[in-house]
Amino acid sequence: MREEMKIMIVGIGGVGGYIAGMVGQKYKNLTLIARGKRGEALREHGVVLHSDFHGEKIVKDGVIRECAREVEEIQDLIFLCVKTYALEDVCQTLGSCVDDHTIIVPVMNGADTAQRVREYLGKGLVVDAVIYTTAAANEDYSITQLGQYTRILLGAVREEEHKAAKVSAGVLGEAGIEYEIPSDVRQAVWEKYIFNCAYNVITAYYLGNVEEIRAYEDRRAEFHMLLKEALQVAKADGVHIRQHYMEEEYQRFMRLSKGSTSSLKRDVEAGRPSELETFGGYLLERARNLGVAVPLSEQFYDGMKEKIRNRTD
Ligand SMILES: NC(=O)C1=CN([C@@H]2O[C@H](COP(=O)(O)OP(=O)(O)OC[C@H]3O[C@@H](n4cnc5c(N)ncnc54)[C@H](OP(=O)(O)O)[C@@H]3O)[C@@H](O)[C@H]2O)C=CC1
Ligand SMILES: CC(C)(CO)C(=O)C(=O)O
Repeated sequence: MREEMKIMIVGIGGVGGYIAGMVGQKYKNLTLIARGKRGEALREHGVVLHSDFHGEKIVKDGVIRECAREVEEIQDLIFLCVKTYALEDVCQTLGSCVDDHTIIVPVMNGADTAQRVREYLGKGLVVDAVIYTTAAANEDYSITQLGQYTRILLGAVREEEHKAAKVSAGVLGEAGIEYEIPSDVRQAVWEKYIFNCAYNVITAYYLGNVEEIRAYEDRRAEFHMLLKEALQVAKADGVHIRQHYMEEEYQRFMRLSKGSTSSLKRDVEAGRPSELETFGGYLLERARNLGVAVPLSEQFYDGMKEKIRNRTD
């Protein structure tokens, strides 16, 4: 019975909090990994989700643990919802809750995230996933999901893992979360990643919301070029990208509602660790290995590193 599945969510920030708030309505065998004050708040008030899309949700059934190392029961399904820079550390804590049948779904950004999980864990069924949403944790550790749209795309190339993607999708669907199983999950992952490589990087570089990027012709042109360079890397890597991707994603950028920005911009602005290595470093490394020139992405990456260094000095 799916409802009896042991489900664990690691990282109860924007994405993990959204998934916990929804999945917890339906699945009671839930373990949430949240540290320090966040863990205390969740123990006291439960997961409190304010969602534009689904309304107000509270989940009080979850068992809260500081670290996955405290969990001795093998889990059926684990959602990893941490930032990409924390992925390796988190995977090292999962040993006692994963066996060969455990499904692990990193609901995170990045082009190589699921592959990294496979390499770090060496066991379990790892699913590639991408989430389209805007969600963030508040100061009181409640979670706000903005806008009338949230969707998770899941899949895997290997047959066994693709079946695991379908099981995970079933769980999400029963919890009221919209999902899709695309025919080419690598395409889905890269199509989001290419956008992130342009949008997250440019908003963080100028520390601006979308309207502050769109207002200047040169910034619009830079956005377009960053998109194009990342697209060229994807193509050189053998990823199939839909035909009118550039035009459609540029139009999406032009239509994003005022005030929209990226997680990278929010993190850099707040002086927190960031996913720059995911949106800049990894792209540059792939470009170098594949012999693709990405001069503007390089310029933005170097500029961002410099800015981050200056802010922390
Ligand atoms: N938020 C969004 O709208 C979107 C996010 N994404 C992607 O989803 C991923 C998650 O992002 P998001 O939810 O925004 O990130 P958040 O920073 O909001 O949440 C991450 C959570 O992980 C926790 N965490 C980190 N390390 C550990 C650990 N070792 N053990 C337990 N908890 C840990 C953090 O807790 P602590 O405070 O203790 O560090 C934090 O609560 C990222 O890859 C992001 O790019 C993709 C699309 C949209
Ligand atoms: C696409 C976008 C900008 C949506 O929030 C995102 O993935 C991020 O902020 O990291």
